[in-house]
Amino acid sequence: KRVRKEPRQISVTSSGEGSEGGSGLRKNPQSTSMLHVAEGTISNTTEPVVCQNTNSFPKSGTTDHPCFLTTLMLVHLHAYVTTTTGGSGSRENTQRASLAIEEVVPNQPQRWRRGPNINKKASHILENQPDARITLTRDTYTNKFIGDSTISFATEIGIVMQSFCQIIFHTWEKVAEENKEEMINRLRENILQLKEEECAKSVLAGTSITQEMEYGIEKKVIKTICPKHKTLLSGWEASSGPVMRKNYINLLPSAETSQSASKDEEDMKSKIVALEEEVRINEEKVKQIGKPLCNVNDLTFREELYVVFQSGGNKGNTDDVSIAAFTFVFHLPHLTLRCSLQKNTGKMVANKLTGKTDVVDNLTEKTDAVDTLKEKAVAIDDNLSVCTLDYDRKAELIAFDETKSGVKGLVDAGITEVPRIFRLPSPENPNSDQKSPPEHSLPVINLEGIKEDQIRRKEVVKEIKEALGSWGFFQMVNHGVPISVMEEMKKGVLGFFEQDNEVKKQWYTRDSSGKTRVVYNSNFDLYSAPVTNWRDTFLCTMYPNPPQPNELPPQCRDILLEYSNHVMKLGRAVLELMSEALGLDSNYLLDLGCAEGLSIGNHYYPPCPQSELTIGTLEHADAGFITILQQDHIGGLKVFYQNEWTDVPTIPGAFVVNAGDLLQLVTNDNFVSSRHKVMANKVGPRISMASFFISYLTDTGKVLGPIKELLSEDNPAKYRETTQKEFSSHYHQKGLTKISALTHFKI
Ligand SMILES: O=C(O)CCC(=O)C(=O)O
Ligand SMILES: [Fe+2]
Repeated sequence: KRVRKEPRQISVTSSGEGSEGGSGLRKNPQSTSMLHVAEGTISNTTEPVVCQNTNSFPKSGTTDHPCFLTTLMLVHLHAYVTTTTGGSGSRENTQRASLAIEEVVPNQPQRWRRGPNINKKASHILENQPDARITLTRDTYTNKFIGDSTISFATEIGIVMQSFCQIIFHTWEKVAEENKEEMINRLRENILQLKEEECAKSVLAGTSITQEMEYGIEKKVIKTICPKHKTLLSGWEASSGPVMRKNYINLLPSAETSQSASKDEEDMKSKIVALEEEVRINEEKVKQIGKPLCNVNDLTFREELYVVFQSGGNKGNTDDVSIAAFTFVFHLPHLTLRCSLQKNTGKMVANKLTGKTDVVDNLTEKTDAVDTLKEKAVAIDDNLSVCTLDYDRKAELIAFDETKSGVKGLVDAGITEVPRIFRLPSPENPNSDQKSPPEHSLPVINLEGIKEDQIRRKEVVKEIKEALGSWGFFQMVNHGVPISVMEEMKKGVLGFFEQDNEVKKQWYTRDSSGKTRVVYNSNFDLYSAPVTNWRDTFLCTMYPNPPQPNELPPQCRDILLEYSNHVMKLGRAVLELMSEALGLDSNYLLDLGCAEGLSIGNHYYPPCPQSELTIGTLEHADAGFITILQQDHIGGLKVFYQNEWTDVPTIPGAFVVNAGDLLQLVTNDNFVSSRHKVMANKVGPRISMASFFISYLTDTGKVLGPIKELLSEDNPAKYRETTQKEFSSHYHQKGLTKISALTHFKI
């Protein structure tokens, strides 16, 4: 079972030939490439992971060489995010990411991976194949090493690394002195080693080496690292940008001092001065932009939004001096999603500086795209949680289904442990999100007097408008349905579930095509859901074609018919109030067909011996127009509001009302269908009756789309047209997940 592990603390240990202790670095005996400087064994004592940088490192390259720094970072298990000036930024470079993963499969050609799956793939490979290597390589298309910037390169690596170890992001200034020194020494040693090897070759070839030749070789070696530069110092400049440049005092200038001062060097020095000035100016600009660009030290890597900013970029192109990028990183239980929004912001930054455009706003406008991607990723992730299990989930689901006795059957049989099909994937246990009591409480609306008293009616309409526009939920009291009817209904539902199991089994079915009026089973989405809910349900379709009494279970036959009449009446009244809340004719939503269909889902949540391990109902939004829910006194229903799970308190005699996806669609988001879930509970059973206003079997023949009267030029339609039937079949196929069925209909 591949469940995301908590980041491991990894220590770097020295190993292998040539190891000199302490450094954790190992020289590759087969190759003389300096790049093996970064090779090291990373282990947490039990699960060794080899990170090896092979000679696919640049032999020639561009001036962008954060790879050196990054390589060393890997060794030290730090990723450095820096704000840089200069360096990459050219258009071609921004096209491709530069990180690839080499998958080493014995007796097979090497396979290379790049692209969005990289993080998932990386963690998978690293977790499952101790010999796997992460290889940093040039992109074959652009032949460039760098993706879009030094920052994203470092971030990219950081993210991959983060899948299996803890990463500390900080800036060069905060690197421990001893590490700095080691990194610098290591670079120098490697350059010198390569130089010696080159010299040795010449000697072997019978050439005697003059000092001048030696300098030449040294320069050449450095050039293999940084083709445009000739000294160790300039090598560092090229490889690590101004952050290193600022620290050049730390560099031991052995290569440099071994050269005679040349014009080149003078030029270089003046360039450095000019660049430093540029850095200073850019830093000023960054300050002026005013937004905290992000404090890298505060990043925690869980659902973290990075705002990185690269000033500088294409030198000589004054319009194109900056790149702003938002990188969203979402760590889901099985995969990591990274979405970047990037922009060449040369002009925008300039405008921002003169107060005309807000770079940040400009980019955040696009975050919808990220939301959509995230939803997709969550869906994939949910599936992964099923397909990466180490047990035969399908077989266990079938076995459970074949008992036809539901969750109640398990509890009746005396189980003391929750079977694994019901277990939530760790660590995302929704039961563990017990927070401090939320400051919000769900509105309770009193419907008394709304027919007679117009002032009261207006007040109620306003309350409904507010509640559905924000919570998507409210409770209502004095709604006119007699308490006795509600109590009878509860008894009838309990009567159904608690009847003789052999008789009840006869109602058990997975055929929801309308063949039977009552669909009783456990988890309508049993075979597609990532986690089985701790509940059983029987769903009765009451409208548009009311059932014959003999189609209904005897325990609740009469009361179901009576109850559904009351609920239909109440639903119609509520839909009238909602129409008014939208500024429309009272009949508007009724005319649209919102009350044509009604199905009642009667749920039974048995007491659960390990309630913290499972869930009563996974988070979801309802499909229909509205849901009118009656719950008993046990509680456990929660609604997601303002980023918090808030309890829906039990109020005797009250109904909970919530907007479903179809209402959100026709109101073009004026009313929202909020996600909700039900916790499993040690006590119980809990009974609830959810009356869904939707016609999911019979097509009403009405095309539904955002209501024209609610649209304007500034507020265009957000959803495409559909029908109740199309929508519900999409919903049904998707099953209960946190992904909204609405995504599919978004324009
Ligand atoms: O049982 C509950 O309280 C809620 C059930 C629910 O959300 C549903 O059936 O859609
Ligand atoms: Fe629901």
